[in-house]
Amino acid sequence: MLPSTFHGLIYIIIQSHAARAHSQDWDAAAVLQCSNNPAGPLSPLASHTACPLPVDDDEALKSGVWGPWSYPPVCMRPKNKSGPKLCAFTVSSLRGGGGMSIVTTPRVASNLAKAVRDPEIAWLEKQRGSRFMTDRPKPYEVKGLPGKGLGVVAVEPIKKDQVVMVALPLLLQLADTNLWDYRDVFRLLQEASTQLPRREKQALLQMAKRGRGYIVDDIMKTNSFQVTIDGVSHSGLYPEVSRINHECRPNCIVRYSPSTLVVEVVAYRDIKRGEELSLSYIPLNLLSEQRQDVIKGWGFHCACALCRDPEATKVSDGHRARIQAVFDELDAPENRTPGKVEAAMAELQDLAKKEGLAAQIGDLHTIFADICSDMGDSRRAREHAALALSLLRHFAGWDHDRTQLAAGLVARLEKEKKQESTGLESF
Ligand SMILES: C[S@@+](CC[C@H](N)C(=O)[O-])C[C@H]1O[C@@H](n2cnc3c(N)ncnc32)[C@H](O)[C@@H]1O
Repeated sequence: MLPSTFHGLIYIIIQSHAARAHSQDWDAAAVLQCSNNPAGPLSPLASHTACPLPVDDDEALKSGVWGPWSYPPVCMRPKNKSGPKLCAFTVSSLRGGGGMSIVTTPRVASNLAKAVRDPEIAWLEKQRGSRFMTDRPKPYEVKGLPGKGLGVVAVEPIKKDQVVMVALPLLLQLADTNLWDYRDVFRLLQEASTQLPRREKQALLQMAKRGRGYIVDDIMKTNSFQVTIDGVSHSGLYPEVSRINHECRPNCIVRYSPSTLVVEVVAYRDIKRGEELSLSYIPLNLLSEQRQDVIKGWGFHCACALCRDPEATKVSDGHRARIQAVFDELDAPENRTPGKVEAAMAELQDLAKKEGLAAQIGDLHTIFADICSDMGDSRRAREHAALALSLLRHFAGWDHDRTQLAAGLVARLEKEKKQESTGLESF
């Protein structure tokens, strides 16, 4: 989840009078290869992964083409007039479901076009071996909880690794909007919410807020979490996911698929009927003081089970500080020996287990694959990389950026192995 910086400014809503038009088709228009939608085994043709050229407000008026978006984009120039425009794009129905808006640059929007329109995510499901959507009734209910507003509670026992929720975004916003005047950003957020269908607009306005500043900005800062689109950081509002309250030791984690925008909430351990579902809004491995600092930015004081227990917090901080110390020790060249590196990995795995950081062990293996590769231990590097890939596919998501990084590492190490054996043969 994104740490928030609250502007404390009240924005007077200005309804823009952007021309409304019917959704346009971009098949006939010029296209480029989508950077975030590589061809999968079931859609191997380049034409299946083509995206429209980036379109801003002027371009849309000139060409009359702005598909797959339902309306021509509404755009604002950056403060110093150089650099890309920031625009509000809306689809009235995202892959046959509800509407979605995004405030981003025309380039990111064009790379999102395939994900917005493509009703066929079967290739990704085939690759990872499981469906996104399930027909099961929801194993939870959203209800009021003392001191927390609404929350999500299990209505039946939930098994570890069970997919609890599958969600699409309602509103996305480029995370770093410093290039643009904040009033223009608010205008675009307003446009993005106004253009949503009535039901989605109502759902948006019903989200939790802190009651300060411009309402849609407040809603985004209270409820959105960080996702990447085309490798660029965005805040994503997924209404039902955002009803889940924070715990520093959560019982659920979020899995994200950048090529489909699908978010899955997955049980991190067995959950009993009647238990509240929880997510960590912040990285799992922070120390208590760091956690309180980041959570403060969210506008509340964390009083979760871990933070309410000073003894448990002290033990936990000790483990987490030791994790940092092990990494610091690994920086020293004299500690880069196979024995010391493997001992460090074993200690980190033990600490991670004690601290409930299983979701981050994949990243540990990515780091250790790099370390072993640097040390020339290619066999151990390949083993760590393969473990990283399989853990990240499960915990981060099949096509998540962190998983892609591990997949790139596996491919590079395999290539090096082939080159080594070819070299040996020719020798
Ligand atoms: C993303 S929303 C979670 C859902 C929210 N409770 C609702 O009613 O929609 C985040 C807000 O929920 C509340 N919240 C979440 N976790 C909390 C916690 N551990 N302790 C107290 N309040 C919490 C805070 O008000 C926070 O700003």
